[in-house]
Amino acid sequence: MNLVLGPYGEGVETLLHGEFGAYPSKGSRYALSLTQTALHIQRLVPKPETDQRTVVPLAEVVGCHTLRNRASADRAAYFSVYAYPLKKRKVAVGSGRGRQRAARTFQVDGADDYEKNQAVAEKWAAAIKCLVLGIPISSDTDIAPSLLPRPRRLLLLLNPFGGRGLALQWCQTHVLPMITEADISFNLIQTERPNHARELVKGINVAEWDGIVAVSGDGLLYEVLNGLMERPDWKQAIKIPVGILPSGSGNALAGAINCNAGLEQVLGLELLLNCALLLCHAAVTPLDLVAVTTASGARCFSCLSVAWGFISDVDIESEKYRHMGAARFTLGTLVRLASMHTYRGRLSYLPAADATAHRPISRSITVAPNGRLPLQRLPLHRALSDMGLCEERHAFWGAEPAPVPCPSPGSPPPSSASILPPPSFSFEPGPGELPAGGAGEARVGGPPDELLVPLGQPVPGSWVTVEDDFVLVLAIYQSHLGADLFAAPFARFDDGLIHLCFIKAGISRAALVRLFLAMEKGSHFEQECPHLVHVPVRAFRLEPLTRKGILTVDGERVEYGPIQGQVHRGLARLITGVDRLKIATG
Ligand SMILES: Nc1ncnc2c1ncn2[C@@H]1O[C@H](COP(=O)(O)OP(=O)(O)OP(=O)(O)O)[C@@H](O)[C@H]1O
Repeated sequence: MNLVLGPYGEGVETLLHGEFGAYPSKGSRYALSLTQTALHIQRLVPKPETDQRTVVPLAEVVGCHTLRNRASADRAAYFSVYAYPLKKRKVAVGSGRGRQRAARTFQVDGADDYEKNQAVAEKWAAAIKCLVLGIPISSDTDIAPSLLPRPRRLLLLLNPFGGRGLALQWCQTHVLPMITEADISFNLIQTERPNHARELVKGINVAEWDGIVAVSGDGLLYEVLNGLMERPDWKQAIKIPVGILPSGSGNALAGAINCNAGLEQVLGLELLLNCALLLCHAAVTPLDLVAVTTASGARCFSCLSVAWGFISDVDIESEKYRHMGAARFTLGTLVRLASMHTYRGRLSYLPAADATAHRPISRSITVAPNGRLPLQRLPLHRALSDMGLCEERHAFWGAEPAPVPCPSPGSPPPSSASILPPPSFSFEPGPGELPAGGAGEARVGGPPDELLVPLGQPVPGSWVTVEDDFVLVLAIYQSHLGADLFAAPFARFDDGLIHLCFIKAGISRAALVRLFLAMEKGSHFEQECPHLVHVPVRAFRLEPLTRKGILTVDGERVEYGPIQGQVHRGLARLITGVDRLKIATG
């Protein structure tokens, strides 16, 4: 058994070991060892003065392609490993971290003929891809490309107006090249109007796709989930893995996915790159959905939260600061604090008997500014799996003029990638409430809510009812309320719980500010604030007794009035990218 030194000096079993040249070569040679979690690269020639070893964690790798030099005299085969490590922190303030592409190309030249070298390159590429995708292999496995599933096909739905309107630009420059290196085929469709995503997913053949990914804020994913639940075949349809590539202003679910992977809390492009990396790793986790019913009887499925009071007020009122991105919530919070309201209401809930009680406690809609796209459409109507190879061509051309690699026979087939044309669209946000059900519509199917009785009837006797004046009520089921609002640190994707949090009237402005500041780190419960209450529940009902107010479901405004919900454990499936691989936090 071959061993390499692990992070603590311990021996770690190697799955593959080999000595290869590099491209561009410059006469260098390397010893490569592949373990379950990392690629260890040791330079052999020229011999370094000190032991020079590079460890590439597989958690940062998205894919590996084999290449062939067109020059017939070259009997070597090549494989390229594509990684996205975190950049080192720069000294300059605000310089950011983020991930940076780092591709290494190795030259397999141990045999006299190309076929033998190519077989070795294929074996390495297959092993690396298996590990990235979580396909179990060991040193006893006969590693071959046949172990790999066919390339994934993802439907990417992009809201060009989400957040600061950068989704398309970021997707073209960062996401598409990365997922192409991960052998993902995709169709990218830009949404043209609210509810477009919902209509699209109602009409697709789910068997043709391995996942639906919203390149947007949380609002578009909400539409995807509800569109799936509105299908007659919702039971099968809702099992299609869904994912998010955050380009909105709240990005709560992306914040939760990032946190679940053990990554540092980040915003903007850094969060997008983390989520794109996790998407390439494919692992899927069950996701709880909460069936929410409003006064008119409309029913929808929510994956984030129901909010009333301070949080929904800030969310909806800060729409006018949308151009600021995530900072809109900070400004909205300050404005709301200046005129803090309390709301009288009756809150009833079914406590989750078996859930560990936690200490007491406590997202958005897209506006197209003028209907114009921030970007012109780029010429991307081609097979995008060419992209990685083009970059390699650069590497070859740039350094040495002669060889031009082309995909070797075992490289993935070209992606059936396309981008549908951007719409010409103008959207004027209406100030009023959404129609009955707002974020949801009565057509939605799904499992029965066996814990709920109709809104017109009293709640069952086993429920607890609190009537009080509230600053806010928040029924949250994910850890994050926004990418940097770690509101419910104890929440898990599939814990089967609604974390009911509320803040009662009487809290001072200063205490409320302290709570929100602490929420960035998720330490607000540690403040032991007596006005803050948290109860894990299976179902809840909120009956506002104050005549006017704002209610949101997953950050989208719904009709104001009595509202109730119950959790359906693990009903959907979320691409979280974390299975057995642990993402390095750098
Ligand atoms: N082309 C479009 N023009 C206008 N609105 C759209 C378009 N496509 C989708 N929408 C609507 O915009 C809403 C919000 O979009 P999204 O969630 O992507 O962005 P966001 O609100 O900035 O982000 P977050 O929800 O994370 O705060 C969606 O619910 C959808 O109904």
